[in-house]
Amino acid sequence: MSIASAKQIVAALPPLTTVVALFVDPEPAWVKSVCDAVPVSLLQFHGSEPADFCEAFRRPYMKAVRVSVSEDVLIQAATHTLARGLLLDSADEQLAGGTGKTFDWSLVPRDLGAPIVLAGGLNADNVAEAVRVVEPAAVDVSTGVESAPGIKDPVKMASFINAARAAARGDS
Ligand SMILES: O=C(O)c1ccccc1N[C@@H]1O[C@H](COP(=O)(O)O)[C@@H](O)[C@H]1O
Repeated sequence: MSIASAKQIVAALPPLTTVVALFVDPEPAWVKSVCDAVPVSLLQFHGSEPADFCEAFRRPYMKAVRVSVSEDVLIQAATHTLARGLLLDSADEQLAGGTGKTFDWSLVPRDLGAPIVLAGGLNADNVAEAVRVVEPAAVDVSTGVESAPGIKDPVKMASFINAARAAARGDS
């Protein structure tokens, strides 16, 4: 996405919306250009960025972890101590994210000490179970609320949010 497109999208958002800028192993200059031009609330690093890289921009950030084994999560939690949260996503050999695939939620360690954002293949049909099993601080979704690749569907988004909120409230 270009900076111009990002600015356009952000300008149309309602007040108090958290603006997340997602990067996968970016050049530092690109992150700086985005942060200088767009009112970003939170950086999401979705590649193999080490902690010192993530911290260099002096912005709140989340570190994504592609989970294959529990140790993946423990290592990233131990190294990215200043992250506002760990975003747990599915591992994939081809894609950095946006895979539409779930991972084995039993691999998520308990009492991690950092807020967990659960991602990976969530949709309106499975998010309630995901919330019950993992008890994350938040959930994230991309392909599960799309009508076609890259096209978000407002009806699917509303269903997803309703299902996630109901589960968080403990509604059966
Ligand atoms: O959505 C993308 O295209 C994307 C590309 C590269 C890295 C991450 C990406 N999205 C993030 O991936 C996870 C899970 O997505 P999905 O629900 O399984 O499609 C989520 O955190 C997105 O923010």
